[in-house]
Amino acid sequence: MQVPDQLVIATRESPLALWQAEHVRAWLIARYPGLKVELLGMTTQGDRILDVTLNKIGGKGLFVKELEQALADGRADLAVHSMKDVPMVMPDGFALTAIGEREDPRDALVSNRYETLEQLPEGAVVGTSSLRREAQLRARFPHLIVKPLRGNVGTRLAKLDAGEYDAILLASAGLKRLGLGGRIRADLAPEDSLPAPGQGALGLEIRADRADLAALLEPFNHPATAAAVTAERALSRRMGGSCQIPLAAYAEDDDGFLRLRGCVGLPDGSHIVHGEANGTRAAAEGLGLKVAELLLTEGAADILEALSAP
Ligand SMILES: NCc1[nH]cc(CCC(=O)O)c1CC(=O)O
Repeated sequence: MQVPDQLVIATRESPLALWQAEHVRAWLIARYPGLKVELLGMTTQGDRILDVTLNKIGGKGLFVKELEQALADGRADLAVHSMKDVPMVMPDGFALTAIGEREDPRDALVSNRYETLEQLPEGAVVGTSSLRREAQLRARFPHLIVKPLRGNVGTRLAKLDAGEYDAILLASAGLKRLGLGGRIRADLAPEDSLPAPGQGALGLEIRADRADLAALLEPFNHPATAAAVTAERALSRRMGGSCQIPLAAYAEDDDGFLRLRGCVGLPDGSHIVHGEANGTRAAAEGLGLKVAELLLTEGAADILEALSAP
């Protein structure tokens, strides 16, 4: 294998994105001594537009398009993404070449007053702009009030600390990577808040014609995580795969065997459908489609129709 002298990683400039890019840089340097790795920081449309909830402005693609442009131009060799933010269908000419070992996939409760979801009293204000978190929270705890919350992790914590919310929901992985794990009051069980497809996993994207890089990055791939994320993303893709749908998908790998759980709901929590199935790692894609079909026949089709009505 031909190891180049230098690689450039395209990354967003939020503290979490920079941590993730640095993490991959450190991995590359340890794996290929002598290799130089530079970061190319970029501001994406998703970072610029902060006053509207994501699902209203076009969703996940907003965070990756500029990075893909840098790959297309040859300004960068690879992009590092939170798999949660990567669209379910990759644009032509690009490939997800490796998916790294998953950090904690759960959602977390962060609060300065309450230790658990159960402790939150009637009328307590919970911050999240994720339709997935909102639907599940309102289905389980209809007495709580959900208020939108956007911005990077630090901004969200600052809004909590300013007293705008009684509690907020965030991904554990992001908090832990930033050294903010101490802010977590409770890790939410999958039964309370099933995670998003790909949550907690990092993906490396390259141009599809860079076979040289694919070989170099292959050892970053973590087969158990890659299979789980493949199943989760197949489920999501079958459902139309955008963050305008309150959808969760979470696969656990037990020694090569996957258990995939999924759910789809209405944002107000009035209707929510759960489904699950097991399968082998090798059949991860089919497992995702199978659970999607289960959900659709159990009521998700009606939910999708209600969501797409004008
Ligand atoms: N939507 C933003 C985003 N994308 C990935 C993470 C967390 C890290 C991860 O899931 O890998 C977060 C923050 C959050 O949801 O709290």
